Formats: sequence, C-alpha cells, structure tokens
Amino acid sequence: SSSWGYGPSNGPEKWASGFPVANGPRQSPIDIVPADAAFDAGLKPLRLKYDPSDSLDILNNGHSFQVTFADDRDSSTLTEGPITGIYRLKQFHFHWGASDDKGSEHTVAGRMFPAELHLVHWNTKYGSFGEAASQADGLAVVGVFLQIGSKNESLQKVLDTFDKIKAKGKQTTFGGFDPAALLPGSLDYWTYLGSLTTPPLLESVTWIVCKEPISVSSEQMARFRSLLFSAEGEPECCMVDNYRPPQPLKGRSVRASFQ
Ligand SMILES: CCN[C@H]1CN(CCOCC)S(=O)(=O)c2sc(S(N)(=O)=O)cc21
Ligand SMILES: [Zn+2]
Repeated sequence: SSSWGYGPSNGPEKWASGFPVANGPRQSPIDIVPADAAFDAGLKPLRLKYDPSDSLDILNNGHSFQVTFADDRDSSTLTEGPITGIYRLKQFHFHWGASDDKGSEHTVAGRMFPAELHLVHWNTKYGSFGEAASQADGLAVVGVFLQIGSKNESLQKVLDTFDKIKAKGKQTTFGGFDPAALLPGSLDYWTYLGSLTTPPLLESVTWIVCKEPISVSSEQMARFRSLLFSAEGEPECCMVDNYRPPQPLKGRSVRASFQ
C-alpha cells in the first residue's frame, strides 16, 4: 500500500482513508485570524530553556528533515505559556514550498509564509514521548514562520548538513546546536488546541504559534528544496510542498498572549 506523502495520490486529501481522525474536531493547521483571536491576560510568557548539548543528529525522514534531541532529562524544556507542567524538546523540523509564495502550514489571515519551523515538546507527566503523543495534553509544538529577508546564520548551520542527508533515510550527527538561535526576538504567540499536521494526525497538540517570523534568504530557501523525498537508488523527487493546508476551526477559539 502506498504510504502517506504530499503527492497527488497520497497527499493530504487522501489521508482520511488511512487516518479517519483527519476529519476530527481539533485538526491542524488552521488559518489564524488575528482579529478573531481573543487576548488572554492569563496567558504567561513562553519559557524555553534549551541545552545545545542535547542536540544529537539530523535526519531526512522522507517527509521533512528533523533535528533530534536527547530527552532523558529536563535539560531542554518548555514551561509556562499556555501549558502547565514541564514539556521536553524531542525534535524540530520544517515545512516549506516549491516557491517562496507558499510552504507554511498555519496561515495568518490567509497569508502563507515560505516555511514554518516546528519545535516538538512532550509532557513529562506521561513518562515517554510515545505515551504522550496519544494524550489530549501530551504534546506542545512551537511554530515559527520564516519570511524572506536577510540570510539566517543560525539556520545556515542546519542547511550545511544537507549534502549528507539529501535522500530519505540518511542521517548524520548534529551536536552542539542551540535551537533558541532559531527563535524570533518577540515570543508573543497565538495558542489553540489542535493535532499533528501529519499522520497519525493525533489530536494531542497544544499549538503555540509565534506572531513574529524569523528571516531566511531566498538562496537558503532554494537549499531546502535540494532535499529529496526519495531514497538513494529511487527516481529523484524533490522535497517541496510538504505542508498540510489549513483545516476547519470547528468552533475552537484561538487566544493571543498579546494585545
Ligand atoms: C513525519 C512524521 N511526523 C510526525 C512524527 N511524530 C509523531 C509520531 O507519533 C508517534 C506516535 S512527531 O510527534 O514527532 C510529529 S510532530 C508533527 S507536527 N508537523 O504536527 O509538528 C508531525 C510529527
Ligand atoms: Zn511540523
């Protein structure tokens, strides 16, 4: 059977057959309409504390590339913000388009960005990532938009590994990287209850989407598009447009941490 992907035969419009939750009540991403987001004075500032020594390796998983972190201690964590308790960083990855006019998963009043960064954290009250992934409050993902501008030197360190992970299944060590270097200056955010944006589309994510984008140059975006969905020895298929479009809000409210 063809596994899921982003092509015409296995893309987002086909996911519901294998993953019925695709039509569930709290699916992601969504279109964020700032005018409809209620400012909530009860929302705390995000508290992100990352230890660069936790970064382990970088992998092309055939859907995106991800940087994986050691999560056996509370050394790289998300606390405060809209969540209670301690969530540990597990991995970060991106979604992007075939051209600079598309690529993000969340949109802001219909505006798409060329890419979106996701920092995936799991709730330590569930003991393991796998356990947390299926719980309603199991995951918290911080989303950061990328917009075309000056070259992002922190991001360049990630892009410089791409020659080693071009094809699906390739990975290489990637230690000493501080993901805080990929965060915008302001941590103002929108938050809502949603899901994974890829199969298994589990409705276990508290989404925290930063209002302020980070910069990426057009040349750097071209570098993202040099990766492949395909494995070595298969016909080459460029890794582009690996984003799910916005899903129905179904009565959910989006809160803003800022006025
Ligand atoms: C390619 C598969 N992507 C998945 C892989 N993981 C889920 C694995 O579930 C195991 C029970 S994940 O929790 O790391 C994760 S987070 C996001 S997103 N785009 O919503 O931030 C997608 C995914
Ligand atoms: Zn993602």
